[in-house]
Amino acid sequence: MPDEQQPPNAQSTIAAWRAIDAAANRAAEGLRVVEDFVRFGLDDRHLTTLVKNMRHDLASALQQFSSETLHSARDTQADVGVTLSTNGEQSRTNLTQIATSNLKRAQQSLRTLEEFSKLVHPAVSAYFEQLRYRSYTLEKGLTTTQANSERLAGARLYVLIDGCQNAEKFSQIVAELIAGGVDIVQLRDKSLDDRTLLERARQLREITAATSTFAIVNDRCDIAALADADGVHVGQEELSVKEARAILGVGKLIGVSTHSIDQARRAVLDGADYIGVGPTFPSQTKSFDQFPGLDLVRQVAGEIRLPAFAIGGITLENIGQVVEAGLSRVAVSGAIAGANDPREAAEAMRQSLRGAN
Ligand SMILES: Cc1ncc(COP(=O)(O)OP(=O)(O)O)c(N)n1
Ligand SMILES: Cc1ncsc1CCOP(=O)(O)O
Ligand SMILES: [Mg+2]
Repeated sequence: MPDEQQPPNAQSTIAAWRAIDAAANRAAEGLRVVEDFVRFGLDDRHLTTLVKNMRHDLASALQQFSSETLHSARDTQADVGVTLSTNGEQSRTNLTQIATSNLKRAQQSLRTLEEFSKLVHPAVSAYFEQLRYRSYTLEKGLTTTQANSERLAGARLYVLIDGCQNAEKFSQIVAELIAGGVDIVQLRDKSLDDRTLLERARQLREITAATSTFAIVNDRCDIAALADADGVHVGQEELSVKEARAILGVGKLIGVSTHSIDQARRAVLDGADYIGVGPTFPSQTKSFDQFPGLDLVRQVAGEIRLPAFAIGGITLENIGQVVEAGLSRVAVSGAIAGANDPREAAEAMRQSLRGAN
């Protein structure tokens, strides 16, 4: 009979149960630390719910094992690993490091659970594998939320402009927006030919390069890449985050439009760097049949910490309602780009976002 068909001997079985017992504790502990990070560190209700559900599902899978068997196999005093620790385990310099190292610890433990349970309780192994994959998705949402909360911490006012009548006028408005305190400028022009669009994108890149204002291209990853823009903004029917990332590479910003809380949650787990949330109010720039409105702004503000920009018909008159609904970031076109004095309009809007959380 080949080796793999022989049942494990008693010694192997005890070793497997000991490994499972230790990994079960490590996985649960690791997930608890991650949950406390997303809850108290990020204050993110969506990610907190995901980790809590994972902990719950882990506990259910572990219930398939008899606790009597686990405890009888346990022999902490004789465990040669108890007193071994690396320098890395002892040093933690920030909250993110605590979260990521504990998530890794949970993932490794899930792998141990998956492998060793194949020996003593094969039916349950696949649950651990599923949990491990869920943890990878969670890791993506957690790390992009944390990184972009920092990277876009100061980004409040986002303005969408078209390519203007000519290059000179375009340069002029970009310069005025920067002077007015605009944090992100998006080139959104659906009618320019590709060569002119690329020219404008390059202009935007050049003018913003020495400033803290980000340059984003709407829809077109190819143009964004060629112009070396800071990123691209994609809608629900356009390239996915994964596809946009494949073109632009890591480090570039990928924004996603969201029109429901489910789309917003999905965008977080897909690894979007920020989301657009709307349409909030009727817009002169684009027409819509449906308005998730301030209800969606409230929902997103209540559970998501990835930078979120309310968009659609936002003006100096109604921006206070957006802030009151919980978002302190807005994306605006008409009320600023169409104003007689875009710089002044931007300054006024920037001012009304200043005190907001
Ligand atoms: C910041 C921001 N949010 C939302 C949108 C809208 O994108 P999309 O839904 O793809 O629609 P178009 O802009 O392509 O017409 C955006 N552009 N920017
Ligand atoms: C592109 C887009 N997507 C949702 S609203 C909108 C237009 C935003 O422009 P405005 O601020 O003029 O309503
Ligand atoms: Mg689009």
